[in-house]
Amino acid sequence: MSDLDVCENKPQETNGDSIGLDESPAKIAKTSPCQRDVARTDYLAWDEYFMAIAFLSAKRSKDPCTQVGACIVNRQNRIVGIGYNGMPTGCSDALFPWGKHNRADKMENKYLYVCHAEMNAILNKNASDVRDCRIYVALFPCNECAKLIIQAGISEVVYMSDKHAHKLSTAAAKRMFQAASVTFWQYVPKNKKIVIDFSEIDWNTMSQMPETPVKNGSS
Ligand SMILES: O=c1ccn([C@H]2C[C@H](O)[C@@H](COP(=O)(O)O)O2)c(=O)[nH]1
Ligand SMILES: [Zn+2]
Repeated sequence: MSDLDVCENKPQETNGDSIGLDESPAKIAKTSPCQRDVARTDYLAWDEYFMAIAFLSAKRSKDPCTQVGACIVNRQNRIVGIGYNGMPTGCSDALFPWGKHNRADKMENKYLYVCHAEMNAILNKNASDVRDCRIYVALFPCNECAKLIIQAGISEVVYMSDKHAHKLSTAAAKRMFQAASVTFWQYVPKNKKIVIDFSEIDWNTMSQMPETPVKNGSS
């Protein structure tokens, strides 16, 4: 790790001196981030941020095999919808099947019931429409989701996994996207890891913030 990589939000040990203008970059990098007056450079890029949000929402999925998340973003980089694959409202995750190989009872297969992440993200939209938006998805959309994406007016698909590329449903989706001029491209992550480690957060400092909300508290 180089000196300039020391950019964690955890304050580093300092001797209490303020940073002088003539300090070396290496010395500045070793001081607490809160003592610096230059903007961070290791913040998340937009694509990284929205794809990470798609993956975070996928963590809500109960599907034991494939967890898919989707995040719809408008031209102003505002999120207008988020979703993940899950059973329809009222269809209990505990009662409906999550398996996919039940040949004895074909009614007991998840494919008959699961709402896809893209569908949920479109239906969960918090804007009047999703025209000209981009959708970030963990998995390349199936043909049914492709139809929804096209009909909703989404113009760009950013995906990460193409693990179903061999399937007819993926080929059909790509064919429809091309015909409907919906662009699609595979996101290759810049950072291999994006970690949120709650144990690293300095709660003491946070609780000293004036407007910290207190759940069920009076202040
Ligand atoms: O466009 C898509 C395609 C699939 N999904 C969901 C539906 C299922 O819950 C899984 C796929 O399960 P496999 O076991 O990998 O066949 O992914 C989706 O949300 N969007
Ligand atoms: Zn789908």
